[in-house]
Amino acid sequence: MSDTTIRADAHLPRQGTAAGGARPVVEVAVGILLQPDGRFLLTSRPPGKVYAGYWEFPGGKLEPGESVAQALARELHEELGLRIEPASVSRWREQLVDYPHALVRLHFCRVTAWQGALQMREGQQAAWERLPVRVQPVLAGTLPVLQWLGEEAACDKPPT
Ligand SMILES: Nc1nc2c([nH]c(=O)n2[C@@H]2O[C@H](COP(=O)(O)OP(=O)(O)OP(=O)(O)O)[C@@H](O)[C@H]2O)c(=O)[nH]1
Repeated sequence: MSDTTIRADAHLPRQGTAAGGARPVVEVAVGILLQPDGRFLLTSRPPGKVYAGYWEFPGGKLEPGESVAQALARELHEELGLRIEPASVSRWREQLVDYPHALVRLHFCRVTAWQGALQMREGQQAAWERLPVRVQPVLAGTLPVLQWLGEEAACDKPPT
């Protein structure tokens, strides 16, 4: 777990903070679908959703009783028509993000195998990207992943 909470759009008021109560944390499963050549899948947030048009890794909120892997498998199927096996999912990192609309804990998972052809079932767009990404704007809670992937790629390079 990263020990820093990202505060997105810090100038905007926070929803759900009335009466001084603790803000509930929304658990979110996020998939980093990696091709053998290093490309990864980004999708745009569908019209009508908060931060519509921003690019993110595919995924969504956990439903009651679901594990991260189960939620990810359900979301990838619902949103993109892809099937993944639990064995091809590995939990990677977590990040807490304080958005005006919600406080979310992102559970990032690496996914190396899937079945099916991409279907844009929610009117979103998809792009197989490598660093630096061409698509813009990228969601605040997605940016750290790009940094982590960049750090990994730098570590994998042989010394010059
Ligand atoms: N899937 C995904 N969500 C992310 C990423 N980064 C990030 O901050 N999030 C946040 O995690 C939450 C994902 O929830 P979601 O997409 O299922 O739900 P939503 O808020 O759009 O609402 P809804 O599905 O209830 O209509 C959103 O608040 C979104 O801003 C990311 O890379 N992928």
